[in-house]
Amino acid sequence: MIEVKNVLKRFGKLLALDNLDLELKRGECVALIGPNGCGKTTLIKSILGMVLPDRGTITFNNINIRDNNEYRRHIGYMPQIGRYPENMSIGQVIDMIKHIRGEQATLDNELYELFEIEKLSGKKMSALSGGTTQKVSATLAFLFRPQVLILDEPTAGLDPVAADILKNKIIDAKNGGALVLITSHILSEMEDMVSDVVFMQEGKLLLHKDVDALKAETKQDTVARSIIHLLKSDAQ
Ligand SMILES: Nc1ncnc2c1ncn2[C@@H]1O[C@H](COP(=O)(O)OP(=O)(O)OP(=O)(O)O)[C@@H](O)[C@H]1O
Repeated sequence: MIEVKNVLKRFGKLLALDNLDLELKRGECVALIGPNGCGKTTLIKSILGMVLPDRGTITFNNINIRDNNEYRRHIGYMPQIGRYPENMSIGQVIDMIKHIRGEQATLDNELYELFEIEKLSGKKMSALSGGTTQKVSATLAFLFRPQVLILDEPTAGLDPVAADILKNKIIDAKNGGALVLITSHILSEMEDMVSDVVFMQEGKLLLHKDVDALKAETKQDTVARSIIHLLKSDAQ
């Protein structure tokens, strides 16, 4: 569904993505993990067309994304920090985005309802807490029932109840056949959600494995312990 081939991206002298290859398929929930600054957000933004790689190709359903903007309609994106027009209310932002998309298809209002956004819809974006902004971002990411969800630290700043609602929503999307790409530094949190793990370091892809293979190979019973096991054995 998404194929990243030999992608290289420099920011000045810094090599943020170093000849990266990655294939992502429908129905997978992929944990994209790695230390701060290893290139996770740069990779996500390259897939979204927000960062232009210096070299390499990215295809979405076999079409090079450079030749086609249309693919973006199929992706729901939840950024690490959502930025919205400060003077608009939540309700105005949601209406504006619905208007821009102009879609007739039935919307997925589940998060809107579970996060009780209606009650807050008159609040200005500038007055929102970080957690409420995250709830708005999550609601928008799922609203148009996208085939692909790209979620950058989705539960950061959410209270435990909201984080649980979002986790269940992610599991439902995966079970419904969507491709979910998710970054988080809290490995334990991804345990029930992910089917595959992609580990990056210094712009390179070090590992791409499904969780059962990963656990079997490392003889560990959780994703978190498997990754820690790998990191420790790498350091020795
Ligand atoms: N627009 C930019 N201009 C210059 N350098 C950048 C830019 N965006 C990212 N970088 C650099 O590229 C490297 C990779 O950054 P990136 O945000 O992709 O890392 P990350 O893995 O998402 O980190 P984190 O876990 O902290 O979110 C970092 O060294 C970062 O400082």
